[in-house]
Amino acid sequence: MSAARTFFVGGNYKMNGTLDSTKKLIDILKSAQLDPKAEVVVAPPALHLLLTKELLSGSKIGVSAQNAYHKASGAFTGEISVTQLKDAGIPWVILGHSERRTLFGEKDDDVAEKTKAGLEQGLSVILCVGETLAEREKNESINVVVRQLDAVAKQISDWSKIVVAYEPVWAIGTGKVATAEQAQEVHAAIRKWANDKLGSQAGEALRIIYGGSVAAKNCKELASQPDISGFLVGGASLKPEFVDIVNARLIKRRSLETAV
Ligand SMILES: O=C[C@H](O)COP(=O)(O)O
Repeated sequence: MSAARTFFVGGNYKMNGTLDSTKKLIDILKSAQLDPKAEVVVAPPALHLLLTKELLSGSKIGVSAQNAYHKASGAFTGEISVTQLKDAGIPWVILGHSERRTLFGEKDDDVAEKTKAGLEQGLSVILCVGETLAEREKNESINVVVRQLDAVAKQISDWSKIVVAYEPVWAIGTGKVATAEQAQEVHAAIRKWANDKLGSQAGEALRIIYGGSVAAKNCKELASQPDISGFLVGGASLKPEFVDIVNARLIKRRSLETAV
């Protein structure tokens, strides 16, 4: 079942890097031997999107924005719109990242509205959900992600261009990765939600990726969980170890191929 879902690894550079350091990162990726079965997308700051797109032309690696506004144009100082992303040939956008939700006050309905607008422009969306530490301690993790997903499901019915990123807020940038069991438990709950809400075909096809302190040393165990179809990587996407994360499933697959 999970074999049908293409393994997806996103690199979220957040507000990091210079034109020069971004170029160096892309050079590393372009010259690396990446798992040919993995889909890789990098999300540089908005200012570096077009450079990144140009540097990656001719490669299979995709480019994503880290956020976008749902209105097409107008007096929204500092924003870029999903329409402008489409116009610039940027095919992906990350929406609902916890840093947008907690630091910039984005609510579930805002994220839903942006997701709807992004899909209407033909963009693919990396939709982030996840609970805070306080919510986990109150045993609310699954309720929180279901609430966040329900808000989007009220506005859209076709989830085929969405990758859901489960990112527990307490694991982001902290070095405190969710155990494979903790992550799988929430991913399985999201899968159940998707099967119930979208039907089993769309539910089983939905890619649910994990984010939160993913590194070369922990990615293989996480990648072997049945409902984890990849990663959204922050800090480690700025380092050469991102290549090892992209290749998390490659070594296992190669050893299985040699065994038969
Ligand atoms: O978008 C990526 C996540 O926020 C994870 O960040 P991190 O890998 O630095 O913990």
